[in-house]
Amino acid sequence: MERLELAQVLLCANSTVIKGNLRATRQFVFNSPLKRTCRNGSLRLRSSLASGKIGDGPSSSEDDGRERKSERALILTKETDASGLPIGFHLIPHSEEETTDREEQSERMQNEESEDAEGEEKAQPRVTHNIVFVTSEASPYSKTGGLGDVCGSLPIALAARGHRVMVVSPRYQRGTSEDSIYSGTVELDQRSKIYCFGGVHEVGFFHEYRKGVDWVFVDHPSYRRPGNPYGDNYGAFGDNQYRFTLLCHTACEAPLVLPLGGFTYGEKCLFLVNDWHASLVPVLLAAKYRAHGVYKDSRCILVIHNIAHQGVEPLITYGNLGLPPEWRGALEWVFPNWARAHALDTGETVNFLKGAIVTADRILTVSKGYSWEITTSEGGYGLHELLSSRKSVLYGITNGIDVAEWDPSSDEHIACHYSADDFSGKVQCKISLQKELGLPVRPDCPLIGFIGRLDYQKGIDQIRLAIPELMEDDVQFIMLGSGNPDYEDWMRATESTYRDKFRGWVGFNIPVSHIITAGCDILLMPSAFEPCGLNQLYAMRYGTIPVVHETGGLRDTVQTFNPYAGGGKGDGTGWTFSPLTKASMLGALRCAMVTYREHKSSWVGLMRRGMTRDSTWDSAAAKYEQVFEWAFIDPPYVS
Ligand SMILES: Nc1ncnc2c1ncn2[C@@H]1O[C@H](COP(=O)(O)OP(=O)(O)O[C@H]2O[C@H](CO)[C@@H](O)[C@H](O)[C@H]2O)[C@@H](O)[C@H]1O
Repeated sequence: MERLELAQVLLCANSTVIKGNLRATRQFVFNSPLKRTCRNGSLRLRSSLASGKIGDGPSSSEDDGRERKSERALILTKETDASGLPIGFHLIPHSEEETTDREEQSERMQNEESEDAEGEEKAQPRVTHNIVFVTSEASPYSKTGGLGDVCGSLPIALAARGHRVMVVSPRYQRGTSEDSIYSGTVELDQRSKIYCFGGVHEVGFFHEYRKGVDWVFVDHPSYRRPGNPYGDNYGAFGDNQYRFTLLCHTACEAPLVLPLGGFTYGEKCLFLVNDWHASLVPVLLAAKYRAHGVYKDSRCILVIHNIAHQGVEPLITYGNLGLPPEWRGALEWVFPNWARAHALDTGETVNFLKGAIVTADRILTVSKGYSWEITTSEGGYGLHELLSSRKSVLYGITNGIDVAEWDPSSDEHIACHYSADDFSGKVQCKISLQKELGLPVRPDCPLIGFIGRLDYQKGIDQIRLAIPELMEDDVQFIMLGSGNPDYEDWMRATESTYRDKFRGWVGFNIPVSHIITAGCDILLMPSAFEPCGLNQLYAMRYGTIPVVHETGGLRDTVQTFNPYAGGGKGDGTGWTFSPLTKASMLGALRCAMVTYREHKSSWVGLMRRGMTRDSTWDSAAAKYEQVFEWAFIDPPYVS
């Protein structure tokens, strides 16, 4: 009863508050028995009331000491009874700060889009959002590759710019000491029931507020098993569709039900969904929530880190996804004849990534080059025509890197610190790496490195082809990677063939990746395709010269050395090669090795330019904000 009265008070104060609550409550009608609806509905109402309003509650509370970021708040403080239940609120007038000068904002962001703006100090945005990242991995909690890096660092950069940012990801429990990475998280007093796969699945939430970001981890038995987020020694997990369907449903609930720091994120939030694992979110927003009046003011941006993985399963699984039957077309995907397994294969599937491409408000990729490549038949992995049809809302923004984690002047993993002003520590790193791996300690011998997933994408086949010829040169080569067992076996065999020149470290080891990045002279990336690539960015920051296949983000970020530019001083940060053949790759490597041996001042110039280029997230984050702005100018793409 008390709660109802409270609702009435808030109704008088601001009608949108209650409207939001009712919407959130009504959402439970979908897919659930009425009894449960009422019970969960009142729970929802309570947590919504705790937040004061759905949609744009204050970014912080006094409870956890966070700074108040906006004057938008309706509630200054909340009163609670002895049990902790909210019984009253002090309201403050609604401020007008949301009315921003869009023209001025847009003009500023347009300017930032210009390449010339790189490196300049960026102003903080005047419009801030409640942003919800949905991702299968986020470093340092979970990482198998670049997705983890981006979702571990971009949220922090956006939070530093004034946004309220939540990251929703599974709470993987492998049963090893690595689980201690979650030791800073606390279990929230909230459980949600998810309706999919023919039943009700209860999920819990863990939370950690770190570096200005609400890290939210979904707890469910299917995330508790040995292996990495997607599979183990026996291959990919067979229930990945189920695990990531759960993630998507839960991520849609999180902004409505979790009173983080005392306040929910609410309905007026911006979802940033990453790759296929999170791709059901925009479909759910359109089909499940908006159809019932919830999330009408939200927007959703799909970020494609790798289009080769799309979340494809047989069409018959559609019925498991917790979506209305009439939305099947959004996910349905029929493979062309040539891609079918056998004569009886009809090629009919559900394709999660396709679902997001046709329902998201905006589509982002991680470099400009890749945003074009995925609209071509060579790079679109079958989705190029769909992506071309949405070209007007498709953008490419080159990833930034975490410059605090990847900093040779303070990196805790490397033998000796150095910087663009004093390179002397780099040779110590090289010597230490050679010693550590039992290679002949030869500071003058060019040392080439490779770090990455052992996957077709990374061009391992080219390295395999080139190694016998390359090993004839005076050179050392170190590879770190894990993945395809064939490639792993090849690395071990190659190490025993070339004991004095080649080392293959099979495994996933983050400290070793730092040590190799610092200790090598050259980093080789012969990727068949590369949406952005982070290792070349890390390499340049460490004065290690990238030699890369001219594709995607590699072409966008590495500029081939030109000794004649700049009045003979030289320009460029590495070497790019094309086409992707053994001959062109060896040609580029030999150019790099000759420059290393015979043109020391050119080499130093290359190192210095790489180390001082701007790879921070700040310039990329400003470009993301431009896209946010555009997404909110238009109505939701599917309403
Ligand atoms: N064995 C190992 N041990 C330790 N660390 C290892 C490792 N193997 C890989 N890593 C690390 O994993 C990350 C790989 O990032 P990349 O961007 O190069 O590739 P990935 O293909 O995973 O990412 C996808 O998403 C990112 C992010 O958008 C895009 O840059 C990229 O092009 C796209 O393919 C780096 O931090 C690297 O150091």
